[in-house]
Amino acid sequence: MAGRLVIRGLACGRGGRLVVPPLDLALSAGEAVLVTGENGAGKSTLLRTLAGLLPPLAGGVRVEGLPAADGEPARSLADIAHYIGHRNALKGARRVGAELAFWARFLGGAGGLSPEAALGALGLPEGVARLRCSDLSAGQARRAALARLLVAPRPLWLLDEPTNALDAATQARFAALCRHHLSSGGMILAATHQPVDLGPAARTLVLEPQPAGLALAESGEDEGWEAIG
Ligand SMILES: Nc1ncnc2c1ncn2[C@@H]1O[C@H](COP(=O)(O)OP(=O)(O)OP(=O)(O)O)[C@@H](O)[C@H]1O
Repeated sequence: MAGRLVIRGLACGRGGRLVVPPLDLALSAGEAVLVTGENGAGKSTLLRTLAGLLPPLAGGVRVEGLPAADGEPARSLADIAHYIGHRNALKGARRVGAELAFWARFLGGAGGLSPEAALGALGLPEGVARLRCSDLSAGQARRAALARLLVAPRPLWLLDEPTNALDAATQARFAALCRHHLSSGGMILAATHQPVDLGPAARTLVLEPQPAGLALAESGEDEGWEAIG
């Protein structure tokens, strides 16, 4: 994988209020950014905006030199990103293996691991694939959600508190998977309160909470930037 993600003047809001003031950030193949900041600083808001779940207040993102799952040049983050939010997005009534197979089909692309292999990479024994998602422990469910990253290869991982509920050994295992993703040319933007060792290619972005009622100054320089989503 090669390519670049360029975020320019991206401002994010919640409930009509500015939460993340205009932000410039470039991420090249093999690089990671750890987004930190106190509770309420806007980490989830930034990731949800990048994932296309919230409309940006201003600015945008350009994807350069990356193919979408169908091999065509990617035009938006939706073509190249995985998003793992606070919630695991696992259908309770479905078996874990079937759920991961669904995500592999839904996200498309070739070259992903089988559900069993992906679960194994997160340290879950083979039998877990046959359990219903609703029967998993909190840490098992988080691992199953993270296994999505491996069944459908995508260059950009947007991760919101990915190691929540994981035991120490699994946190280290997941950090190693992240470093492998980066060394294969992937990119990671991860919000976290816990230290995650993503290696030397990781930078830190600290978000500061914004005062309530802050307005966004107009820049009028958004031409040529792709809409997010
Ligand atoms: N649905 C919502 N409607 C209105 N405001 C919201 C909503 N969700 C979050 N906010 C506000 O947006 C701001 C940023 O919240 P966000 O969840 O992005 O912070 P965070 O940095 O991820 O916090 P944490 O570390 O607690 O997960 C907070 O002030 C919060 O109150």
